[in-house]
Amino acid sequence: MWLTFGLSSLGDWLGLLATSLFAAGQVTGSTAKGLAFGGVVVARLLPTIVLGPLAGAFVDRFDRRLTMVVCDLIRFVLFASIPLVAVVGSVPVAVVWALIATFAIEVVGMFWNPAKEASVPNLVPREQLEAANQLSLIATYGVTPLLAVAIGAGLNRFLLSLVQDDPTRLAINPNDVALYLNALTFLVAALVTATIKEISTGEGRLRRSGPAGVPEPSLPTALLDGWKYAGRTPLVRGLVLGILGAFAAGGVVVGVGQFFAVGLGGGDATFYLLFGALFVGLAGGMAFGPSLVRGLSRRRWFCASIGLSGFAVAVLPFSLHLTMAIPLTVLAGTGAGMAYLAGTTLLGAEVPDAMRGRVFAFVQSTVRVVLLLSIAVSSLLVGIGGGRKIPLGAFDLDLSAARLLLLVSGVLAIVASVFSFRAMDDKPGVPLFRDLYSTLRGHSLPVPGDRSGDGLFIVFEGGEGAGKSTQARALSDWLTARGFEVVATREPGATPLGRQIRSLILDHSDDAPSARSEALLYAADRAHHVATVIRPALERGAIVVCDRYIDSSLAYQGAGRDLAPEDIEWLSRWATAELVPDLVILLDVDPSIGLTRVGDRGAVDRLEAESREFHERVRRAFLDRAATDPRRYLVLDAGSSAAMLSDRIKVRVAPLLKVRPGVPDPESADPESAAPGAEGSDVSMEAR
Ligand SMILES: Nc1ncnc2c1ncn2[C@@H]1O[C@H](COP(=O)(O)OP(=O)(O)OP(=O)(O)O)[C@@H](O)[C@H]1O
Ligand SMILES: Cc1cn([C@H]2C[C@H](O)[C@@H](COP(=O)(O)O)O2)c(=O)[nH]c1=O
Repeated sequence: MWLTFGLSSLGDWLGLLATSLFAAGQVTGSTAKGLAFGGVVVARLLPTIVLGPLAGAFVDRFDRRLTMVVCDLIRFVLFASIPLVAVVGSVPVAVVWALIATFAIEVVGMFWNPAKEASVPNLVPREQLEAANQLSLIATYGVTPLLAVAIGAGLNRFLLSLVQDDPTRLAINPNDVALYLNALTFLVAALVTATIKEISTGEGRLRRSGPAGVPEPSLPTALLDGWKYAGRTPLVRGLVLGILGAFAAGGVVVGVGQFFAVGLGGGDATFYLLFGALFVGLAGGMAFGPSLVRGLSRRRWFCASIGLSGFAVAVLPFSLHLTMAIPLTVLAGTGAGMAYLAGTTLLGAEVPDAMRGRVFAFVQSTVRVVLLLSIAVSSLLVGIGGGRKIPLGAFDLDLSAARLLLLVSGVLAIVASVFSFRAMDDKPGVPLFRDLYSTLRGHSLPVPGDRSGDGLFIVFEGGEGAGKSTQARALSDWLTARGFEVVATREPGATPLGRQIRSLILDHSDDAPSARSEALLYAADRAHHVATVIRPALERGAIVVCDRYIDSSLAYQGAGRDLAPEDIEWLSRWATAELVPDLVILLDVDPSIGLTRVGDRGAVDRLEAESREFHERVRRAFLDRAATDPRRYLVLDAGSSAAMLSDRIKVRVAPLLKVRPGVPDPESADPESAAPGAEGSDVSMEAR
């Protein structure tokens, strides 16, 4: 599948190079060659502006697989027709046809691209979307352009070698061969795409067979809906703004690159070096960015990447020498590559399928327009602006319009990143730079609960029969004995409403809830529990000790039931209005031990009766979750004795307790509670 998409991308790049060279090759004189070459490039960009948005609305309404297959077939015919027309027609006809065909190819690409982008999220599980986008973007912007150049040059060399390097003896022009080869890539892509049935799925197609009597919106209405959606959704607004800012800055770098290279004392070779550095950074950002930032919120990563790119572009004009300009250019490319990957993944994951085609088309077309404009305007301004040199000892500082433009565009990209951040940040209250620093060291900072009052929220988590109730009771008794107000509670079923929900979920019944309704029922119980029991208690300053919370949903519904963990996390965050525990005590137990303990207790409920594999997945998910934030988790081996576990827990909880008037200091009051040698530890795995 990725090979097919890559093949179409290769066709795209090879096609642009081959057609531009073909058009330039048909005429003589540098002005005519330049016009023919430039004409092809303009012909490739023009349809985007006119047709891009319409194509998105089309893609959301029609079968995406069919759209992609038809597009590839049309491109096959068009590319093959370019050299064929040259064989039968005159030179002007061949050039005009090359322009018309190129225009038509771009129009077709306008439909293929959003169809592909909108299909990817339906083809891979959500958690693999980023990796899939990574592969696709590296193929599109890293491998295939280079491959296109290599194939073009290699073909030329190969054909010339057949005629002892005498071009006049060539029976066929190498560019013609490249075009035929290119046409073939589209034919193969069409045939393979036709076999990938999953591309057709998605709400866009399902909607057509949706509720009877609901009329389908017309194309203009669908288009308008797409724009309205982009305008009123903060995430999409932030993404579009950020992407445009980054591309505008990138356009300026390209537009002023040649003048900047001259300012650095170089020439064309310096320009190519800078250009190459930008692409090295781009590919590096896409390839290594995700493993660098790991757990960082993807929204924050996106904004920070644009900020990084803007910063590098803003500092670039202060380069005195190429050795300084190259690393900065790589950095600018790295930021842009990471931003593009994060932006594409966010759009794929968070924009509903029915809207995705339009949103992708909207982003792609505005990006192209902004890129084109920024290249054109900056190269014009830099030509008009000129510059002068200021002697600085060993170096001359070139104070030119090129440097000024770089500075301005870098600053603009930083401003765009700030606006994007404001529009889409999903961790309000958590300082960005601290979060970044913490993430680079291994774990991102948790979102603090919106808490008034100074209570303490402690949660026990773990598999069946791990001993959560036993330990929660022991801790509550210990705290109560020390004069604290303790609210001992549990999920599901701590409230009258919750008890009804608990029986709906856990009782054996012929009408057992489906995975999604089960997740919603747990979330409903939690929302009510937090609103009516936990939050009021915390506001009073009480200590809440809760048997199970959000992590149970992530482990049982996310890993056990195989629902997307991001969905469960979002649902839980929404249900609790972001209330995060101060401490999570995870009692880790082998499911066979826990389930035996539970079985000894009597009849098992619906979830306890799930398979051994289910409970193994649950256990792993709990441990994975704890590993992301070791400071907030205490992981204990629940195979140890209850008394030993209890001691460990007291040692961990004691430093969190606030000394109140009339309440004995918990750290000094109960010497028998503290296990020797374990005080104050931030340990992530104890009692093993
Ligand atoms: N550390 C321990 N070692 C051995 N048995 C234990 C230990 N802790 C608890 N038990 C026993 O295991 C059984 C289950 O304990 P408990 O109800 O506390 O577990 P739980 O994790 O709350 O179970 P559930 O998943 O059903 O909520 C009880 O019979 C309890 O006495
Ligand atoms: C909160 C929560 C719980 N579960 C599961 C886990 C257990 O099998 C039961 C609760 O039983 P317990 O004896 O009270 O521990 O429900 C879940 O699947 N998802 C959740 O969010």
